[in-house]
Amino acid sequence: MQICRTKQEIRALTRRWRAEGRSIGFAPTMGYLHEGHLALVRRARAENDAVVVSIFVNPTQFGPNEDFDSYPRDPERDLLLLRAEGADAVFLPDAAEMYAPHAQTFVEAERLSRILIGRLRPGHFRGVATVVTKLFNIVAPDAAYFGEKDYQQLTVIRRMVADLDVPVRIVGVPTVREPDGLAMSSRNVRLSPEDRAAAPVLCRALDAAEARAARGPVSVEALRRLIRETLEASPRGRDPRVDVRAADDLSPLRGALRRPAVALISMRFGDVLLIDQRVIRPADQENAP
Ligand SMILES: Nc1ncnc2c1ncn2[C@@H]1O[C@H](COP(=O)(O)OP(=O)(O)OP(=O)(O)O)[C@@H](O)[C@H]1O
Ligand SMILES: CC(C)(CO)[C@@H](O)C(=O)[O-]
Ligand code: BAL
Repeated sequence: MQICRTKQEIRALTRRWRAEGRSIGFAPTMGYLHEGHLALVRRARAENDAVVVSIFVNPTQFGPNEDFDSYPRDPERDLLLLRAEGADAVFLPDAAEMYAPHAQTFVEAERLSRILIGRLRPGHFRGVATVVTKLFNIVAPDAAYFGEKDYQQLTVIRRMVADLDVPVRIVGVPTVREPDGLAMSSRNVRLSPEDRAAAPVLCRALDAAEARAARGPVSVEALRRLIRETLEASPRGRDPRVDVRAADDLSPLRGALRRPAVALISMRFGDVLLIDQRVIRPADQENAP
């Protein structure tokens, strides 16, 4: 496994692979890897001749009062895990390598980046779209793998790639969960034992909404209410946010659930913001092909 710390090194490597006719799968991450990240790497491994993973805690997607400094990091362990998964190269730049000192060009999916998590974290999706564009330009992969857990991020990246004709196939990978249902996240290690015990309420609220929709006709408002009530019953989480939107483009939905929707939720436990998501189909589409 090659470890590249400069753009020049990783560019030279992927250029050589392309010249040899090898397809390249790419999984961008912020490190502190868990089974969710490894699911991206395995999918990339299964679908491509060569696999590149990046590890970069991107400062520009964190707000001034967010957890950039306390974001968990363990690059040595990450490299061991990636070697075991058969990754071919890891791109591990530092911030000075990634960003020119006076950068003033940004990528932003305007409407999508201002709703939901974008309202809680102003500037976040501009930081994500910009760094992902840079990473795509540096690595030039055929396909890139992103977790459905960060559903709004995945939607922003699909939009950006379509709008700017970026020649990369975007693949969404289902959320990997702990045995009690909590979506795996690097930030879970920062939960207190009490908050960790309470956090699966996010998944339970989504299970309840999915089960309700499977039983028969239901309105989007009723689903939203059911999720909110489940979250509000939690003794520990704060500031629950719930939305149910069109699964393909996150446009608002009202009235009867007639098309696939996605429930997007977030809640704070201590100073940790947890998110989760579930695609919910109307009952008559449950068994559709
Ligand atoms: N549980 C998961 N299942 C599948 N993919 C995941 C999971 N968690 C993260 N990913 C994906 O891994 C990629 C890198 O995410 P990142 O490094 O931010 O990890 P994270 O665990 O989501 O961290 P955070 O605590 O910031 O949410 C993203 O595409 C993300 O959606
Ligand atoms: C896509 C990403 C690596 C960009 O920094 C990050 O937002 C993440 O880890 O999901
Ligand atoms: N997993 C999304 C990256 C972030 O929370 O900043």
